[in-house]
Amino acid sequence: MGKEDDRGEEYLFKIVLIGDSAVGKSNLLSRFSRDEFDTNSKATIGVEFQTQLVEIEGKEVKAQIWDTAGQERFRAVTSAYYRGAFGALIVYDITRGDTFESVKRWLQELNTHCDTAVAQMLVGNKCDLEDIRAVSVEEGKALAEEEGLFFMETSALDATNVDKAFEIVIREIFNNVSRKLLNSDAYKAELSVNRVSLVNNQDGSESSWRNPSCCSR
Ligand SMILES: Nc1nc2c(ncn2[C@@H]2O[C@H](COP(=O)(O)OP(=O)(O)OP(=O)(O)O)[C@@H](O)[C@H]2O)c(=O)[nH]1
Repeated sequence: MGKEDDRGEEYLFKIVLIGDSAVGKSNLLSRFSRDEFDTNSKATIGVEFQTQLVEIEGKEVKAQIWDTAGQERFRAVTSAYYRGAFGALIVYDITRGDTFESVKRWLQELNTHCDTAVAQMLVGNKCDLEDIRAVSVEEGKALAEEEGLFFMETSALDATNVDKAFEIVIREIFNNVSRKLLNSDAYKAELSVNRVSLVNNQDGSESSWRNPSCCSR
């Protein structure tokens, strides 16, 4: 296989972070992409994304992780946020039961805009705050089981399970793509087109990346 063909097998996966305001979405992303945590982080306004390189089975995978505001009034156009997503982390705060109760609503929104094949993980964040825990590990696990999601408790503050959570989702996407689409010439063509789109679009504005299998609405 020539060099050009090898380039055609790079991967770009869009992953979205969703969940109520202040559950820690932005800090999970900054912990994963820059190994940083901000105790005074402000509510996200609009949409941001970061790209992180991960190697899976000797292949370079670019995870483009999108973060938006949990607060309705700061959110950008919903369908554009979900468009082209291969994976999602649905985040709640283990110290706030209301954020756990919102998970079903977030899943409904996700499933309205995305194909069910999107790799999904339920994330109970702030597990460093054991003393003021309001949602048990068992409750988190039970909901994940009921909804068919991966599950993990994380702490963006002390970095517990943060890399692991993202890596499980990225690996699951990789497996989905390998199983369903890797041998499709159309998919490879799509990937090479979108690699160009991304290069032309480094200002954080909406990428024209599209996943042919899902989220095309
Ligand atoms: N103790 C603890 N605090 C955290 C953790 N993750 C985030 N925080 C704090 O929780 C607050 C909200 O974090 P953000 O990352 O801004 O939350 P967000 O979900 O992005 O919020 P929106 O942008 O409003 O949707 C900040 O004060 C963070 O410092 C964590 O794992 N442990």
